[in-house]
Amino acid sequence: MTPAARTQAAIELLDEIVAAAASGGAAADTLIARYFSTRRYAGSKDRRAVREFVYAAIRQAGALPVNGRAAMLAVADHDPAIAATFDGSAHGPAPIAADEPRAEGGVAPAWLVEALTASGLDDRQLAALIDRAPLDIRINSLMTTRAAVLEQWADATPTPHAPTGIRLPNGTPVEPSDLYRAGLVEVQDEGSQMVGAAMSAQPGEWLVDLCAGAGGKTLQLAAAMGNQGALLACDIDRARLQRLAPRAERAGATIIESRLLNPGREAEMLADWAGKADGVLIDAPCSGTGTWRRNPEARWRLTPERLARLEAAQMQVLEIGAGLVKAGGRLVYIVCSLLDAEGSDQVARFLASHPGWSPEPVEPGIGTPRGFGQRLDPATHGTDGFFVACLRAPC
Ligand SMILES: C[S@@+](CC[C@H](N)C(=O)[O-])C[C@H]1O[C@@H](n2cnc3c(N)ncnc32)[C@H](O)[C@@H]1O
Repeated sequence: MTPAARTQAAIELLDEIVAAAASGGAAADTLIARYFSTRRYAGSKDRRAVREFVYAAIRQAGALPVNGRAAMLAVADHDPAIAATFDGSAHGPAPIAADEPRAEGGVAPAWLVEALTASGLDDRQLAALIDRAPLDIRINSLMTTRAAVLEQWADATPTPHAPTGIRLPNGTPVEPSDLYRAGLVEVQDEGSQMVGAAMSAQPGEWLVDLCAGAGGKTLQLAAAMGNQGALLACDIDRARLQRLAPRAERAGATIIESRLLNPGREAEMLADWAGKADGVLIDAPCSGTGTWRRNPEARWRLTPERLARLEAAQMQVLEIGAGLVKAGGRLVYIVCSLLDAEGSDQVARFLASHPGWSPEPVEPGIGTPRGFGQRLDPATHGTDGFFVACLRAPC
């Protein structure tokens, strides 16, 4: 592809990404993969370059742009080499006309910047939300040690905080590697490993991972438990939960039972665990403001109405989870968001309406204190953004 054709491809892709963000359609990564699956003429260098352009344009645009061309023009304004590709050549974009619209720059839509600022983030922390994320893996302590994996993986370094984490150069193909296929490692951001560790899972315990998704944290808990005890992994999303079984098999995690829940009937379907769990992990559905480094177009999709629905879902899962915890047991609440509305405010509301429950220090001592919990953010900790709180049930 010529440089101009690459710019045009980025514009076409951005058109699809903008439309999908406006209508709740597929994620940018999915759309990029689909786009190239029907364009075999694009070689690996072309794909990489187009992908880079697309993500540069998404990061640059704080709010949803009018179209892909406006998003790429905003990038071209800062990059003369890209501006030069708007040359009207075959397969390239038309020359830039006077007064063409540009995507608005910024970290996020104004209402979200306001909410994040009110949640205590300064300009440096805000800007880091859309940086590039590192590539972290978690070693599976059921099968190996960090030292052994570091020895086998050139250019790997230990992550600074999580004892099970390893950082790899971006773009390292993890999933095709022998270590991944043998179940020795999983892709998991260091921050996610740190908040998962706040469960302090012990061998022999009975634990519930209420919002298990595809089981990233379930596998971490099973490893911390040394495969001893009982671990129930639940979710209302069949497709996500189905991905857990093959991952568990690969990881040699044998104590996991998966249970698909029907929305609205969760407590009924978990009646056999009511009041029995030593601990419940709630990795709640959230806006994902802490993971914009990986999905920067997510900030175009969030609306105040969607946020309000997520807050209601968070209170609901807190309620369901609390009903499963035995007297004196613990509940760990996590969101990968830095908005107080989803983190510290939710925990404060829960504590106010559940007499006898008390907040506990998050162990190991991670992050920055926020309300009744701790927070991790990309600028301060180099991880994705998370809020985590540990709550103790009355005896
Ligand atoms: C942040 S994701 C979980 C990620 C997962 N724990 C991991 O480490 O990869 C939140 C999950 O909560 C699930 N969820 C939403 N409402 C739920 C409910 N009422 N009961 C159980 N799971 C729910 C969603 O389907 C989603 O998979």
